[in-house]
Amino acid sequence: MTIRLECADLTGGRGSTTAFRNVDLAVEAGSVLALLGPNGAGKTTLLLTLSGLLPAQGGTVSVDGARLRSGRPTAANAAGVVLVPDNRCLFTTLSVEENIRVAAKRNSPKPKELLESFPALEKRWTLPAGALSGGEQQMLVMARALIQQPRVLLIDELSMGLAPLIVEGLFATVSRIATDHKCAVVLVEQHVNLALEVADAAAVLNRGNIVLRGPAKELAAAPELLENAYLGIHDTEVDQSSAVATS
Ligand SMILES: Nc1ncnc2c1ncn2[C@@H]1O[C@H](COP(=O)(O)OP(=O)(O)OP(=O)(O)O)[C@@H](O)[C@H]1O
Repeated sequence: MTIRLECADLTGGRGSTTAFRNVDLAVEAGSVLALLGPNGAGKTTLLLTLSGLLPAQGGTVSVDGARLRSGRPTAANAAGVVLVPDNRCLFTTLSVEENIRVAAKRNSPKPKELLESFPALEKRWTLPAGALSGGEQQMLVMARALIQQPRVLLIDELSMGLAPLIVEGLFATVSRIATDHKCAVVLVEQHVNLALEVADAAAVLNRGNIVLRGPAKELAAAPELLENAYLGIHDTEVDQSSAVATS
């Protein structure tokens, strides 16, 4: 399996403020890395930096071995990096189809083809996005990402404000997308247990530092380690080799 997304010694923040430092991550094609951590840990800032929307303060980001230029979101997107932001950013007065269509690229599939992954959107196809339920809106957000044929999918708190049952369904779709499209997925999530169920590996960010990482199954079986990582009690590495998220 190939390492699809890699960052090395990555440091970033806003302006001269640093939000995360010296982050090394590697995510294989077809695998999901859960990026966990308390509020304000730097998770969103890290995703924005990986997607080029914020310039890095140091270190590198590579997709399939090719280094991305820091702070260039268009170039990152052309290299296959797609960000699913936590605030959905839908055009609420445009229809479901139109919201998907505006994100299409030259070689994208037809919008209707996405119904295979998101069948629940079929009944809503011509409705304005603003009329959808929260869960349906998140499906639409994922469909809009998928039409861009991502190689790297950066997902920020897909579950925000949704019932756990809905989140489970969405995460199952995320897992299928990773496998079927050979995507490297980074999933920022507050629902720790649900995220560990869908992920292959996980890393916990606390105050800008990766304080714990390992295979998702091993972390799910070690709640005390996770708790300590969230509380910032000590730095831990379940398994050094698992800095790589493998499917
Ligand atoms: N627009 C902004 N301008 C300046 N600083 C910001 C901005 N947004 C976030 N920060 C700061 O950057 C740091 C990291 O925040 P970030 O949003 O990346 O954390 P997070 O782990 O995603 O938290 P949450 O789970 O609450 O979204 C925090 O100290 C936060 O206050």
